[in-house]
Amino acid sequence: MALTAVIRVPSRALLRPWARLRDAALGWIEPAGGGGVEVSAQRFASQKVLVEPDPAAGVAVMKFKNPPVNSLSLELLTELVISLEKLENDKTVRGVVLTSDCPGIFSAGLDLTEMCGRNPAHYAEYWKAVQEMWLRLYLSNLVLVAAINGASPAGGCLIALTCDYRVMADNPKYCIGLNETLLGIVAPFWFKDNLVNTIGHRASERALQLGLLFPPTEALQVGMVDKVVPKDQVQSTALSVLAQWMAIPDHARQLTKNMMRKPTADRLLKQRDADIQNFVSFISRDSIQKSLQMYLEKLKQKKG
Ligand SMILES: CCCCC/C=C/CCC/C=C/CC(=O)SCCNC(=O)CCNC(=O)[C@H](O)C(C)(C)COP(=O)(O)OP(=O)(O)OC[C@H]1O[C@@H](n2cnc3c(N)ncnc32)[C@H](O)[C@@H]1OP(=O)(O)O
Repeated sequence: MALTAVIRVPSRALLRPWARLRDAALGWIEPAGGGGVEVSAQRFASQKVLVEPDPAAGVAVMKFKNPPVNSLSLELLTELVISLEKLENDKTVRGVVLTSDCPGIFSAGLDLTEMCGRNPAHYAEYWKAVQEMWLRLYLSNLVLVAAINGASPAGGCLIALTCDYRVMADNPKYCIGLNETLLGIVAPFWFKDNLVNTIGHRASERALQLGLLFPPTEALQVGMVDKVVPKDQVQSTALSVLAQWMAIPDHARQLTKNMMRKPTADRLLKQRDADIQNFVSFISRDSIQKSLQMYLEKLKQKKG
């Protein structure tokens, strides 16, 4: 990956403690005596989220890299939020393409191993990170375009739904949807709200109850994605769409986006703690743990 942009990062001594943790997560190193440090964009490439900035175009490509299936582990979620925050603060970037570095998979959704056989404190921490990811993406001031270059179930679909536009590869093996009911779990209300805002109430009701996973042409028909193109054109198409959206003055577009999305985000913001408590008590139930274990087993057996 050839990256040349230079990013100015303030001295760690001036940053709050969480920022030091962030630096460590992103692998930024400050030289001894440091009074601020220039890091190349290559350093910006953290382990699970790769960011390729193109300052001349005012865009960046963010690639999820958590093989084999880009499951949304706590680590990936943390890196995603940090990387997004950094891009939001970078005046040279106005739009981002979200895509995957794992062949054939956009994201397998929430990491089932984070929701199985752990303790309530872990479930609470994990759910807070999932909420944070959604809120940051959904309310982002940047233009976000999803380049869906593989399967995108559940949480993977949610990430795509937070974007302003979705381009999907035309491979019929790639499916997208909120399939939670197939796992014996329930899509949280804010997943549902995001879907309803995208495809409407009736289509959402059907898709959510049946846990439908749509192949690309059906996803296009129902409005879950906006464009279907051959796989090798997904990223270039997403970049072209980004350029079209970026032709609109930022302030007007951002205020409009906020006007459309804030009420939905506010529903979660008003009850974040209660939502975490709901999740923890739901996911801790024996019956739910059994369903998830069985689902994981089925995934593993599929291979053998
Ligand atoms: C009433 C009030 C309710 C309140 C709130 C309650 C809420 C609960 C809601 C929680 C919301 C959850 C949303 C989610 O995102 S749940 C996750 C759903 N994801 C899926 O169903 C996808 C499962 N995976 C697949 O279908 C396939 O893996 C695939 C993505 C299509 C890729 O297929 P393939 O390439 O054939 O790869 P494998 O299937 O062989 O998988 C390789 C490897 O990865 C493991 N794995 C797959 N998915 C996950 C995952 N999501 N998390 C963790 N691990 C995963 C799989 O087990 C294999 O592992 P091994 O190599 O060890 O066998």
